[in-house]
Amino acid sequence: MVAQMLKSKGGFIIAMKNYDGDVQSDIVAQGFGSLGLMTSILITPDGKTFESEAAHGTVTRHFRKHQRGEETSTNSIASIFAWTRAIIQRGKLDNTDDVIKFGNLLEKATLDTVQVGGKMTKDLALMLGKTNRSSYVTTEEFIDEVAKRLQNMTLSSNEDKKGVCKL
Ligand SMILES: NC(=O)C1=CN([C@@H]2O[C@H](COP(=O)(O)OP(=O)(O)OC[C@H]3O[C@@H](n4cnc5c(N)ncnc54)[C@H](OP(=O)(O)O)[C@@H]3O)[C@@H](O)[C@H]2O)C=CC1
Ligand SMILES: O=C(O)CCC(=O)C(=O)O
Repeated sequence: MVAQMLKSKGGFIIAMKNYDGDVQSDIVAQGFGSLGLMTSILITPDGKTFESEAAHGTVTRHFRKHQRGEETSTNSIASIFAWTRAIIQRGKLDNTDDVIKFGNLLEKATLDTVQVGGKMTKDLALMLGKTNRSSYVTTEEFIDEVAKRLQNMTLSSNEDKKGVCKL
């Protein structure tokens, strides 16, 4: 079943028991690039109770490197999306459009950092066959790049709003 999931382009849902879902989703995430790309969401049928988290663990091996003062390659995309999905859900529950827009903007800033800016952590660079040190950024550098992009997007969206007000 995992092999089929890895070969396919998705578009289906599989119900699994806890252990199977845990192990198989990790394999699929790694098969598509990195555990650092997978966010997990739990939602009750009434949509009111919601939990989102990065599906990977505490990445202890990287934390030990950080403690030794070495640079780390932890990809924060899954954690960022855990936050954005929670922020967007909060916005939906409260009917606060600006909160939803902020969540969407941060997701776009994160994806654009990789897809447009070509900035990525080592896990993704290796997947592209790039091994040179210059082809990837550290955990902190990646977050800085996302923050910069988000700030630029927020500024230009505020400019747009000003334009609308002037009209
Ligand atoms: N959802 C949960 O609550 C989970 C909790 N855990 C807990 O986390 C702790 C550590 O577990 P462990 O087995 O090391 O599993 P982890 O998922 O924390 O890490 C396993 C390996 O996967 C790669 N990896 C995971 N996340 C990322 C990321 N964001 N960016 C880049 N690479 C990543 C790293 O590989 P490499 O070292 O090759 O770079 C890492 O060493 C344990 O206490 C475990 O019980 C584990 C899994 C899920
Ligand atoms: O502790 C583990 O190894 C797995 C835990 C896990 O994946 C989870 O809590 O979702």
